[in-house]
Amino acid sequence: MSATLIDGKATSQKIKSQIAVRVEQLAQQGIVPGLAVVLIGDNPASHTYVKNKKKTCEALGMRSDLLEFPESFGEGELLEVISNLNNDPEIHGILVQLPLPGHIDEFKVILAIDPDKDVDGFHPVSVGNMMIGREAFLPCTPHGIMKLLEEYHIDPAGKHAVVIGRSNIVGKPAGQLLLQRDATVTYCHSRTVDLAEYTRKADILISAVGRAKFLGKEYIKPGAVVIDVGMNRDENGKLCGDVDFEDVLDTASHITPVPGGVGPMTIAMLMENTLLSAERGLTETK
Ligand SMILES: Nc1nc2c(c(=O)[nH]1)N[C@@H](CN(C=O)c1ccc(C(=O)N[C@@H](CCC(=O)O)C(=O)O)cc1)CN2
Ligand SMILES: [Mg+2]
Repeated sequence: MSATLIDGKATSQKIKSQIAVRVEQLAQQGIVPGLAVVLIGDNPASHTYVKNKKKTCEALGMRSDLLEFPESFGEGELLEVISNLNNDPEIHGILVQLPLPGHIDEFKVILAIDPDKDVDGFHPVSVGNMMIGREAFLPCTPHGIMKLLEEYHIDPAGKHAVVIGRSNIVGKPAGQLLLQRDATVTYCHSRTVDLAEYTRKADILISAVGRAKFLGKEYIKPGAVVIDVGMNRDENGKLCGDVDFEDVLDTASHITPVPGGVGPMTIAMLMENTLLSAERGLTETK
């Protein structure tokens, strides 16, 4: 039997429509959620992503300021930009597009963002709050994965979830959020010996490896839910995930496509975090 397609594009549209309604309600109180997106350098993929973020903000009635700087932009200058955004009452969310050029310390930059405006959920305060299950801006890609599972009525409780990848922005938080939903979580990574030994025991498999069509059916437990976070190019330059989609279709029960799976959810969750930040400001000033 062929796996059910987990449609991130449709799910993200649904979430964005709900966000638009809440944005309109805020507008009646004179508040427009504002997102500042900071982009340094010429990475073409980053340019595409930030343009998409700006376009989505505007489509939902939110304000979006795109601040673009050359590759040579200094770390001190960037910290000053962030400080100004921290103090701007019309900006509810600040996002610095990653990766940053090598001469800029990513951690220092993330640390400079006011945690109340950390809509990426990368600041150590956000990460700490997420870890202990307190209210926090959740990182957009892992949060998007959890929303997809919810939309398709896949309850992680009691399931064995295997996460391949241990980055701070996807792998680690994805495992934590699954743990909070009572999954038993195993992390695998580049030094894992006999990866298939683990992945074949996964009821839910999250792959954030970054290798085109790396996971074939021999890695998949029959009936598994497969979430593909990979964003790679195949031998023909076509966008593809970590999973060999066609090969695993008859083994998995559910699968996310690339494109159209996790990616669109990342943007939707960013919009939700920005809206939440604006709504939160309203409650706090009442
Ligand atoms: N500050 C941040 N930097 C980065 C993040 C992030 O969440 N915050 N994540 C990634 C890039 N990213 C958003 O920034 C992102 C990547 C991909 C997509 C997406 O919608 N992908 C589409 C396909 C797009 C294409 O055709 O190229 C899909 O999967 O359908 C959204 C967001 C690293 N940096
Ligand atoms: Mg700070």
